[in-house]
Amino acid sequence: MHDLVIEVDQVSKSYGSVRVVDDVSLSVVRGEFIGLLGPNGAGKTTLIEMIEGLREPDSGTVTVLGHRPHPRDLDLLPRIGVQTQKSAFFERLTAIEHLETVAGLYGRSPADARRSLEQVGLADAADVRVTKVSGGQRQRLAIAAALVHEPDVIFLDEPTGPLDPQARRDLWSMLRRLKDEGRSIVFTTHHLDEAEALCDRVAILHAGRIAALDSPRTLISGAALGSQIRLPAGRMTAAEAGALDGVDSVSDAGADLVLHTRHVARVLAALGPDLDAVTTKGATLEDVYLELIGARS
Ligand SMILES: Nc1ncnc2c1ncn2[C@@H]1O[C@H](COP(=O)(O)OP(=O)(O)OP(=O)(O)O)[C@@H](O)[C@H]1O
Repeated sequence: MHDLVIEVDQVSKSYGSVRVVDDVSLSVVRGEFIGLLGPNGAGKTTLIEMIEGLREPDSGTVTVLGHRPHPRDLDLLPRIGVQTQKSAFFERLTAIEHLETVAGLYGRSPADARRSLEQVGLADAADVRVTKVSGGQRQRLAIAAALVHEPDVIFLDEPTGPLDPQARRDLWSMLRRLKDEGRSIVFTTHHLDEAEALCDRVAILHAGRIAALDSPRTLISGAALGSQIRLPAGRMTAAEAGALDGVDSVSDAGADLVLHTRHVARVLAALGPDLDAVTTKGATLEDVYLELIGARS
């Protein structure tokens, strides 16, 4: 029996006459990592903020760890960690003092503050004033503040937006460790590679509704988008490539010809033994996303 941690049941929210979250239902079990994806304005932040208890749904119910998150539930707060897109800081403090203050609010010790600072790779910036840290460090500090009290459920709204590639990968490793500890994570992202690498399931939102909800692998295989085989443009003409066994279509990518196919092995066999500089690429979550959102726009 799975441990249900979050249950969103037929939740809707409008701003004025515009319904930005429209009849969304979603559940999250213990230890699950869920990604909320969707174009700008799809309703991801509004949805995650309703689950966090920062906004009240117009209709429908949200339950987190058996509690209603809105209005504020003091028993629930120590069990959830929240990083919002615009985080608040104690501006006059250093990074470690900021975290020690947040830790204190949760009845936690300075050792917890130090642990979460190290967890996000910010130990070197411990004594830097919050106003002086870089954009990426500020983001990591916001994430550290969400983790300082070791919450069971972690909400992160575009956590990797301002991070450089190495910091992004470091955060991925940290999030995987948190998941391995049995914590549940709900996050929003525009990085489809990140959602594919991290998430057990993703919800793709479009105009406030869930357009797809499943594991990245299931979404990719279900979409049957096929694969791409690239070969140097001088190797053959587009017409010749299009006539190969198994090729569905051909596109010109400048230095390469791109062969689209659902039968990679057949096309490779038809290309013969010389596969120098030939590369293949299966469909990704980004391909599924673009297909889905493109079809609905
Ligand atoms: N407080 C508010 N008052 C009025 N409209 C709002 C408010 N907050 C958000 N909106 C609007 O609601 C819609 C959904 O916004 P939301 O921030 O939830 O989307 P999102 O998917 O998180 O977008 P993004 O990827 O750009 O962060 C947008 O059209 C936005 O302009």
